Amino acid sequence: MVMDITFEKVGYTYQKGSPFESRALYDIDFDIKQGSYTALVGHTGSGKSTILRHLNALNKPTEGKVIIGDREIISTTNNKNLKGIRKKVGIVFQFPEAQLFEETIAKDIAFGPKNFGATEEEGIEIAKRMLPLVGLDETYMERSPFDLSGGQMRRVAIAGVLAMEPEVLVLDEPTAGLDPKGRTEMMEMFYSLYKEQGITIVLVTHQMEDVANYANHMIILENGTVVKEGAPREIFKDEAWLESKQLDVPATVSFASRLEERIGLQLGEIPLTTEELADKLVAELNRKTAAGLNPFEGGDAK
Ligand SMILES: Nc1ncnc2c1ncn2[C@@H]1O[C@H](COP(=O)(O)OP(=O)(O)OP(=O)(O)O)[C@@H](O)[C@H]1O
Repeated sequence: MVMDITFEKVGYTYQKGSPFESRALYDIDFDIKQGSYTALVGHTGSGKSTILRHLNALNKPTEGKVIIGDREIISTTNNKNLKGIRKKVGIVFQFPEAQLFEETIAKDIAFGPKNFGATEEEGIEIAKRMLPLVGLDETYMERSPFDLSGGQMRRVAIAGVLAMEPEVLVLDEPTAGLDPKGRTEMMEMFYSLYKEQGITIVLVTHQMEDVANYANHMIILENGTVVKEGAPREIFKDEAWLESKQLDVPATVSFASRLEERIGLQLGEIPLTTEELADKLVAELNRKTAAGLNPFEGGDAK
């Protein structure tokens, strides 16, 4: 079964029907394809967390429908029988390390599978398999999660979500509060889960650099609506639009366009990563030099 997630005209109102009702989502349409790496971006209050809770039916749309694999969720869908969805779509909420509670790391990781009927031995096997996926080894099994650094605790919590063997992994600002090295390591870890395990990733983030480096699909929200959806390379082309929405432009993109502006370098498709930028820059400088042109002068001047 294909595990795409589709939103069709989804609206959501908190505390609907009460005097405190507040509308969070309007008419949302989008598609998250199996095997994609989607970034969900928008300013605070734009509706990212509300959408995220629809991705595994923790919230049901008050209007429209959410299709998760072969299941359709509408406002009246019964809460029973949603367990299968929760298993297939794993959500790592913000600061997931706060949810650790068992006395050993192995027990914490095996908690979910045991709830779903795994035996003690199966739980141990699962924990052993999950640790390397999050960059830890077997020596952690019997240790207390509370003796670890914040970043390591977060890895254990993520291993607990992975232990359910989700097909889709939803990450709500997973690098918040980590130092720069920890952030990069964690982002690389998710990227290898996507590349090597084939897990679909949905990343909620404020970091455009992470979108440029890792995502291949992007959804931008504003005041509860989708204002743009598509490939990051296409969306980042329009710097003026991003600036008008007070969204950051990734450093590689703005550096490439400054080079084009100042010395007329033609870098073609916008570069998303520093490697891509370096490759394009070297190729263009070589081209101009080989043609006997001054690489530091505008256009194709000699
Ligand atoms: N439990 C709630 N009850 C009522 N309104 C809520 C509730 N949770 C969120 N909202 C409202 O819904 C809208 C969307 O909030 P949401 O948390 O989805 O935004 P967000 O993009 O995730 O923001 P952030 O980046 O700050 O996490 C906001 O106007 C918010 O005030």
